[in-house]
Amino acid sequence: MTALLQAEKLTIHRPGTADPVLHDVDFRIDPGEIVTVVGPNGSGKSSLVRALLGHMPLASGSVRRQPGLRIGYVPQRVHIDSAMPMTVRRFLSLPRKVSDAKAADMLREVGVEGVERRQITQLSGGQFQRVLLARALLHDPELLVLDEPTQGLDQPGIVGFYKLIEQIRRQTGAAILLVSHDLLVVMRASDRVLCLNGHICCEGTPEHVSVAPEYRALFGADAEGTLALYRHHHDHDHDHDHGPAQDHHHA
Ligand SMILES: Nc1ncnc2c1ncn2[C@@H]1O[C@H](COP(=O)(O)OP(=O)(O)OP(=O)(O)O)[C@@H](O)[C@H]1O
Repeated sequence: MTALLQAEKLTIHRPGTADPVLHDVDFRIDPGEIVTVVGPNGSGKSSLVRALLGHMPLASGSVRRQPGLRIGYVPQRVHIDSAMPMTVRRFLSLPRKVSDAKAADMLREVGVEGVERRQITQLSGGQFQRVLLARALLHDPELLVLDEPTQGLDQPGIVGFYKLIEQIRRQTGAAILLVSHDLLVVMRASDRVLCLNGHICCEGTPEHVSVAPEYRALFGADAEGTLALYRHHHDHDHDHDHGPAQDHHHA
C-alpha cells in the first residue's frame, strides 16, 4: 500500500542550534489508519506534526507526501483575538470560502448544529474543538491531523470527541494522525501508537505499546492503568457498545 505520508530519518534542530528536538524518526501513515503520537511534554510531538506538514524545516532526513494529498489540520493552538468579533460562520470560511449549506452540514456532522451565528469566543471549549474539527473537514481531507484536540475538555467530553473521530473515519475513510496526552482514551481509538521522546521509543498496536518497557519507563504508573483500561474497553466492545470509561470502574 502506498503511504499517504512518509518520513525517513527525520531530524529537527532547535532554531539556530544543532540541538535536536527530534532525530532519526521514521514515520508513515496509510489510507484510513488512525495513528496516535504520545510522549511527555516537550518530547517533540507538535514539531513532528509540523515537520510532516511541511511547516517546519528539517535538519536532515526526508518527508514525502502523496502528490495532491488533501490534509485537514487542527493545530494545538488557535489564537482568536477576543477583541475582534468573529462568528462561527465566518470562521468556517477562512481561509477558503464555503457555502452556507456545506457549513451547516459540517456543523451538524460534528454535533454542533446551528451555531453559525454564535461568536467564536463565546463557545464552550468542547463546542470550539468541534468547530475546529468541522473546519478541518470542510474540504474532504484524506488525512486529518489533530494536535491535542481534546485540551480543556472534561472526561465525558474527551470520550465523546474520540467517538466522533472514530465515526468520521468510518464515514469518510480518512486517515487520522492524532497527538494526545489522553492516553487512556486515545489508546482504544488507535490502530497504531507511536511513543516519542526526541526519537521513537516504541511503536505498534496500543496493546503492544502499553506493555513496552520504554513506554512504561516514560509514563510510569499511568502506564499500568492504560493497559487495564484498554483491555476492559476492548473486551466489552466485542459484545456491545456501552458508555464511557468512568461508568465502569473495574480495578
Ligand atoms: N519555535 C521554537 N523555538 C525554540 N524551541 C522550540 C520551538 N518549538 C518547539 N521548541 C522546542 O522543541 C521541543 C519540542 O517541542 P514540541 O512542542 O514539539 O513538544 P510536544 O511534545 O508537542 O510538547 P507538549 O506536549 O508540551 O505540547 C521543546 O523543547 C520546545 O521547547
